[in-house]
Amino acid sequence: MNETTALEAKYITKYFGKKTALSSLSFSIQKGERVALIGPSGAGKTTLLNTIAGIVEPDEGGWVIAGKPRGSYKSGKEFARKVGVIRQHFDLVPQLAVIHNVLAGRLLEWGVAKSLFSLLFPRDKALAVDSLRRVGLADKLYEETGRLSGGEQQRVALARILVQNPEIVLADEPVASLDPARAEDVLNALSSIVEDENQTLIASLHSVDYARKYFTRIIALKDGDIFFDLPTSRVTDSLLGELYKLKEQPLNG
Ligand SMILES: Nc1ncnc2c1ncn2[C@@H]1O[C@H](COP(=O)(O)OP(=O)(O)OP(=O)(O)O)[C@@H](O)[C@H]1O
Repeated sequence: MNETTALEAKYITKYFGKKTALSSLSFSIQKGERVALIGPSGAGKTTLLNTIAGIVEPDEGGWVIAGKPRGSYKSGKEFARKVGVIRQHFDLVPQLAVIHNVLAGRLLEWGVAKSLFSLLFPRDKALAVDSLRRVGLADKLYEETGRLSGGEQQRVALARILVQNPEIVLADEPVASLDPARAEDVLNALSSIVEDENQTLIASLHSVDYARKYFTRIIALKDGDIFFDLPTSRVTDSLLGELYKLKEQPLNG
Protein backbone atom coordinates (compact mmCIF):
# COMPACT_ATOMS: atom_id res chain seq x y z
CA MET A 1 0.00 0.00 0.00
CA ASN A 2 1.41 3.43 -0.87
CA GLU A 3 0.23 7.01 -0.59
CA THR A 4 -1.87 6.84 -3.71
CA THR A 5 -3.80 3.76 -2.55
CA ALA A 6 -7.30 4.54 -1.29
CA LEU A 7 -8.23 1.07 -0.14
CA GLU A 8 -7.03 -2.46 -0.35
CA ALA A 9 -8.94 -5.74 -0.19
CA LYS A 10 -6.92 -8.56 1.35
CA TYR A 11 -8.21 -12.09 0.93
CA ILE A 12 -11.79 -11.10 1.66
CA THR A 13 -13.88 -14.18 2.22
CA LYS A 14 -17.50 -14.46 3.25
CA TYR A 15 -19.66 -17.53 3.71
CA PHE A 16 -23.41 -17.64 4.16
CA GLY A 17 -23.96 -21.18 5.40
CA LYS A 18 -22.49 -23.42 2.71
CA LYS A 19 -22.53 -20.64 0.11
CA THR A 20 -19.23 -18.86 -0.56
CA ALA A 21 -20.40 -15.33 -1.28
CA LEU A 22 -16.84 -13.91 -1.57
CA SER A 23 -13.91 -16.15 -2.33
CA SER A 24 -10.64 -14.65 -1.01
CA LEU A 25 -10.72 -11.41 -3.02
CA SER A 26 -7.59 -9.28 -3.13
CA PHE A 27 -7.07 -6.06 -5.10
CA SER A 28 -6.31 -2.42 -4.44
CA ILE A 29 -7.99 0.77 -5.55
CA GLN A 30 -6.06 3.97 -6.15
CA LYS A 31 -7.20 7.42 -5.10
CA GLY A 32 -9.43 9.06 -7.70
CA GLU A 33 -10.43 5.83 -9.44
CA ARG A 34 -14.08 5.32 -10.31
CA VAL A 35 -14.69 1.59 -9.99
CA ALA A 36 -17.85 -0.15 -11.16
CA LEU A 37 -18.66 -3.54 -9.66
CA ILE A 38 -20.69 -5.54 -12.13
CA GLY A 39 -21.77 -9.15 -12.47
CA PRO A 40 -24.85 -11.33 -12.46
CA SER A 41 -27.33 -11.38 -9.57
CA GLY A 42 -25.87 -13.11 -6.55
CA ALA A 43 -22.26 -12.55 -7.71
CA GLY A 44 -21.36 -10.83 -4.42
CA LYS A 45 -21.40 -7.11 -5.31
CA THR A 46 -23.54 -5.92 -2.40
CA THR A 47 -21.79 -8.23 0.06
CA LEU A 48 -18.41 -6.82 -1.01
CA LEU A 49 -19.58 -3.22 -0.61
CA ASN A 50 -21.08 -4.12 2.76
CA THR A 51 -17.73 -5.45 3.98
CA ILE A 52 -16.22 -2.01 3.29
CA ALA A 53 -19.05 -0.20 5.05
CA GLY A 54 -18.82 -2.58 8.00
CA ILE A 55 -22.37 -3.91 7.57
CA VAL A 56 -21.02 -7.41 6.84
CA GLU A 57 -17.99 -8.81 8.67
CA PRO A 58 -15.76 -11.00 6.45
CA ASP A 59 -15.03 -14.52 7.75
CA GLU A 60 -11.44 -14.19 6.58
CA GLY A 61 -9.34 -11.27 5.38
CA GLY A 62 -10.29 -7.62 5.50
CA TRP A 63 -9.90 -4.10 4.15
CA VAL A 64 -7.16 -1.58 4.63
CA ILE A 65 -8.77 1.82 4.23
CA ALA A 66 -6.68 4.97 3.89
CA GLY A 67 -3.73 3.07 5.31
CA LYS A 68 -5.50 1.57 8.34
CA PRO A 69 -7.20 -1.78 8.85
CA ARG A 70 -10.96 -1.29 8.81
CA GLY A 71 -11.32 -2.68 12.32
CA SER A 72 -8.94 -0.12 13.74
CA TYR A 73 -11.29 2.81 13.11
CA LYS A 74 -12.41 3.49 16.63
CA SER A 75 -15.46 5.64 16.01
CA GLY A 76 -18.13 6.02 13.36
CA LYS A 77 -17.10 9.65 13.16
CA GLU A 78 -13.50 8.85 12.21
CA PHE A 79 -14.71 6.31 9.64
CA ALA A 80 -17.28 8.74 8.18
CA ARG A 81 -14.48 11.13 7.25
CA LYS A 82 -13.02 8.38 5.10
CA VAL A 83 -16.06 6.57 3.72
CA GLY A 84 -19.54 7.80 2.75
CA VAL A 85 -22.32 5.51 1.59
CA ILE A 86 -25.19 6.10 -0.83
CA ARG A 87 -27.70 3.31 -0.32
CA GLN A 88 -30.22 1.76 -2.64
CA HIS A 89 -33.16 3.27 -0.81
CA PHE A 90 -31.47 6.57 -0.27
CA ASP A 91 -31.59 6.45 3.54
CA LEU A 92 -33.39 9.78 3.63
CA VAL A 93 -36.05 10.69 6.17
CA PRO A 94 -39.07 11.48 3.96
CA GLN A 95 -40.85 13.71 6.47
CA LEU A 96 -37.89 16.05 6.88
CA ALA A 97 -37.19 19.08 4.72
CA VAL A 98 -34.52 18.56 2.08
CA ILE A 99 -32.05 20.80 3.89
CA HIS A 100 -32.22 18.70 7.07
CA ASN A 101 -31.54 15.51 5.16
CA VAL A 102 -28.56 17.17 3.52
CA LEU A 103 -27.11 18.38 6.82
CA ALA A 104 -27.52 14.87 8.20
CA GLY A 105 -24.30 14.30 6.24
CA ARG A 106 -22.68 15.89 9.29
CA LEU A 107 -24.67 13.73 11.69
CA LEU A 108 -21.76 11.65 12.95
CA GLU A 109 -19.62 14.69 13.37
CA TRP A 110 -22.20 16.91 15.00
CA GLY A 111 -24.66 14.52 16.66
CA VAL A 112 -28.40 14.49 16.06
CA ALA A 113 -29.25 17.69 17.90
CA LYS A 114 -26.85 19.92 16.04
CA SER A 115 -27.73 18.35 12.70
CA LEU A 116 -31.43 18.96 13.23
CA PHE A 117 -31.02 22.44 14.64
CA SER A 118 -28.18 23.33 12.35
CA LEU A 119 -30.30 25.86 10.48
CA LEU A 120 -29.71 28.17 13.39
CA PHE A 121 -26.15 28.42 12.13
CA PRO A 122 -25.98 30.45 8.92
CA ARG A 123 -22.63 28.97 7.90
CA ASP A 124 -24.14 25.46 7.92
CA LYS A 125 -27.11 26.61 5.91
CA ALA A 126 -24.71 28.07 3.35
CA LEU A 127 -22.98 24.68 3.13
CA ALA A 128 -26.26 22.89 2.45
CA VAL A 129 -27.41 25.51 -0.05
CA ASP A 130 -24.13 25.26 -1.91
CA SER A 131 -24.35 21.44 -2.05
CA LEU A 132 -27.94 21.55 -3.26
CA ARG A 133 -27.03 24.11 -5.89
CA ARG A 134 -24.30 21.81 -7.17
CA VAL A 135 -26.78 18.97 -7.65
CA GLY A 136 -29.37 21.29 -9.24
CA LEU A 137 -31.83 21.42 -6.33
CA ALA A 138 -31.27 24.91 -4.92
CA ASP A 139 -34.98 25.67 -5.19
CA LYS A 140 -36.08 22.64 -3.11
CA LEU A 141 -34.43 23.59 0.17
CA TYR A 142 -37.52 23.52 2.36
CA GLU A 143 -39.59 20.95 0.49
CA GLU A 144 -40.60 17.77 2.24
CA THR A 145 -38.11 15.20 0.98
CA GLY A 146 -40.72 12.47 0.52
CA ARG A 147 -42.58 14.61 -2.03
CA LEU A 148 -39.63 14.74 -4.42
CA SER A 149 -39.27 12.36 -7.35
CA GLY A 150 -36.91 9.35 -7.12
CA GLY A 151 -34.26 11.15 -9.18
CA GLU A 152 -34.50 14.27 -7.04
CA GLN A 153 -34.23 12.21 -3.87
CA GLN A 154 -31.10 10.56 -5.18
CA ARG A 155 -29.70 14.07 -5.80
CA VAL A 156 -30.47 14.94 -2.16
CA ALA A 157 -28.39 11.89 -1.21
CA LEU A 158 -25.58 13.26 -3.41
CA ALA A 159 -25.81 16.67 -1.73
CA ARG A 160 -25.54 14.92 1.62
CA ILE A 161 -22.38 13.16 0.49
CA LEU A 162 -21.00 16.56 -0.57
CA VAL A 163 -21.61 17.86 2.94
CA GLN A 164 -20.05 14.76 4.53
CA ASN A 165 -17.12 15.05 2.10
CA PRO A 166 -15.54 11.62 2.65
CA GLU A 167 -12.46 10.45 0.75
CA ILE A 168 -14.22 7.35 -0.56
CA VAL A 169 -17.83 7.12 -1.80
CA LEU A 170 -19.63 3.77 -1.92
CA ALA A 171 -22.85 3.43 -3.87
CA ASP A 172 -24.91 0.25 -4.04
CA GLU A 173 -27.03 0.34 -7.20
CA PRO A 174 -27.33 4.12 -7.10
CA VAL A 175 -29.69 4.34 -10.07
CA ALA A 176 -31.60 1.06 -9.80
CA SER A 177 -35.01 2.66 -9.37
CA LEU A 178 -34.65 5.47 -11.90
CA ASP A 179 -35.71 5.75 -15.53
CA PRO A 180 -32.84 5.99 -18.05
CA ALA A 181 -32.86 9.79 -18.38
CA ARG A 182 -32.80 10.33 -14.62
CA ALA A 183 -30.27 7.57 -14.11
CA GLU A 184 -27.88 9.29 -16.52
CA ASP A 185 -28.52 12.60 -14.79
CA VAL A 186 -27.65 11.18 -11.37
CA LEU A 187 -24.57 9.32 -12.65
CA ASN A 188 -23.39 12.48 -14.39
CA ALA A 189 -23.75 14.45 -11.17
CA LEU A 190 -22.13 11.71 -9.09
CA SER A 191 -19.12 11.27 -11.34
CA SER A 192 -18.50 15.00 -11.69
CA ILE A 193 -18.74 15.45 -7.91
CA VAL A 194 -16.20 12.71 -7.17
CA GLU A 195 -13.93 14.06 -9.88
CA ASP A 196 -14.11 17.64 -8.60
CA GLU A 197 -13.58 16.55 -5.01
CA ASN A 198 -10.82 14.10 -5.94
CA GLN A 199 -12.75 11.31 -4.25
CA THR A 200 -12.63 7.60 -4.97
CA LEU A 201 -15.89 6.00 -6.09
CA ILE A 202 -16.96 2.36 -5.91
CA ALA A 203 -20.44 1.55 -7.15
CA SER A 204 -22.31 -1.64 -7.94
CA LEU A 205 -24.29 -1.48 -11.16
CA HIS A 206 -26.51 -3.70 -13.24
CA SER A 207 -26.05 -1.62 -16.36
CA VAL A 208 -22.87 -2.38 -18.28
CA ASP A 209 -23.49 0.69 -20.44
CA TYR A 210 -23.41 2.99 -17.41
CA ALA A 211 -20.32 1.22 -16.08
CA ARG A 212 -18.56 1.86 -19.37
CA LYS A 213 -19.66 5.46 -19.66
CA TYR A 214 -19.03 6.77 -16.14
CA PHE A 215 -16.30 4.58 -14.60
CA THR A 216 -12.57 4.28 -15.17
CA ARG A 217 -12.25 0.66 -14.08
CA ILE A 218 -14.58 -2.31 -14.04
CA ILE A 219 -14.34 -5.20 -11.60
CA ALA A 220 -16.59 -8.06 -12.66
CA LEU A 221 -17.66 -10.57 -10.05
CA LYS A 222 -19.06 -14.00 -10.74
CA ASP A 223 -19.93 -16.57 -8.08
CA GLY A 224 -17.98 -14.66 -5.46
CA ASP A 225 -14.78 -14.52 -7.54
CA ILE A 226 -13.17 -11.81 -9.65
CA PHE A 227 -14.00 -12.70 -13.26
CA PHE A 228 -12.06 -9.75 -14.64
CA ASP A 229 -10.60 -6.51 -13.32
CA LEU A 230 -9.73 -4.11 -16.12
CA PRO A 231 -9.54 -0.47 -17.16
CA THR A 232 -12.86 0.31 -18.82
CA SER A 233 -11.25 0.72 -22.25
CA ARG A 234 -10.11 -2.91 -22.20
CA VAL A 235 -13.49 -4.45 -21.39
CA THR A 236 -14.71 -6.21 -24.51
CA ASP A 237 -18.20 -7.34 -25.52
CA SER A 238 -17.07 -10.94 -25.56
CA LEU A 239 -15.85 -10.74 -21.92
CA LEU A 240 -19.20 -9.26 -20.96
CA GLY A 241 -20.99 -12.00 -22.86
CA GLU A 242 -19.04 -14.61 -20.89
CA LEU A 243 -19.72 -12.83 -17.62
CA TYR A 244 -23.47 -12.83 -17.99
CA LYS A 245 -23.80 -16.17 -19.80
CA LEU A 246 -26.36 -18.41 -18.13
CA LYS A 247 -25.23 -21.81 -17.02
CA GLU A 248 -26.39 -24.40 -19.52
CA GLN A 249 -29.25 -26.32 -18.00
CA PRO A 250 -29.98 -29.89 -19.04
CA LEU A 251 -33.35 -30.06 -20.78
CA ASN A 252 -35.98 -32.08 -18.98
CA GLY A 253 -37.61 -34.97 -20.76
N1 LIG B 1 -27.70 -12.17 4.62
C1 LIG B 1 -27.55 -13.20 3.79
N2 LIG B 1 -27.86 -14.45 4.17
C2 LIG B 1 -27.68 -15.50 3.35
N3 LIG B 1 -27.19 -15.41 2.09
C3 LIG B 1 -26.87 -14.18 1.65
C4 LIG B 1 -27.03 -13.01 2.47
N4 LIG B 1 -26.62 -11.93 1.76
C5 LIG B 1 -26.23 -12.39 0.55
N5 LIG B 1 -26.38 -13.75 0.48
C6 LIG B 1 -26.02 -14.59 -0.65
O1 LIG B 1 -24.70 -14.27 -1.05
C7 LIG B 1 -24.58 -14.23 -2.46
C8 LIG B 1 -24.14 -12.85 -2.91
O2 LIG B 1 -25.22 -11.93 -2.72
P1 LIG B 1 -25.10 -10.37 -3.07
O3 LIG B 1 -26.37 -9.73 -2.64
O4 LIG B 1 -23.84 -9.84 -2.55
O5 LIG B 1 -25.03 -10.43 -4.66
P2 LIG B 1 -25.18 -9.23 -5.71
O6 LIG B 1 -24.13 -9.45 -6.72
O7 LIG B 1 -25.20 -7.92 -5.01
O8 LIG B 1 -26.61 -9.56 -6.32
P3 LIG B 1 -27.73 -8.55 -6.93
O9 LIG B 1 -27.15 -8.04 -8.20
O10 LIG B 1 -28.88 -9.47 -7.18
O11 LIG B 1 -28.00 -7.49 -5.90
C9 LIG B 1 -25.94 -14.65 -3.01
O12 LIG B 1 -25.91 -16.04 -3.25
C10 LIG B 1 -26.88 -14.31 -1.88
O13 LIG B 1 -28.01 -15.15 -1.91
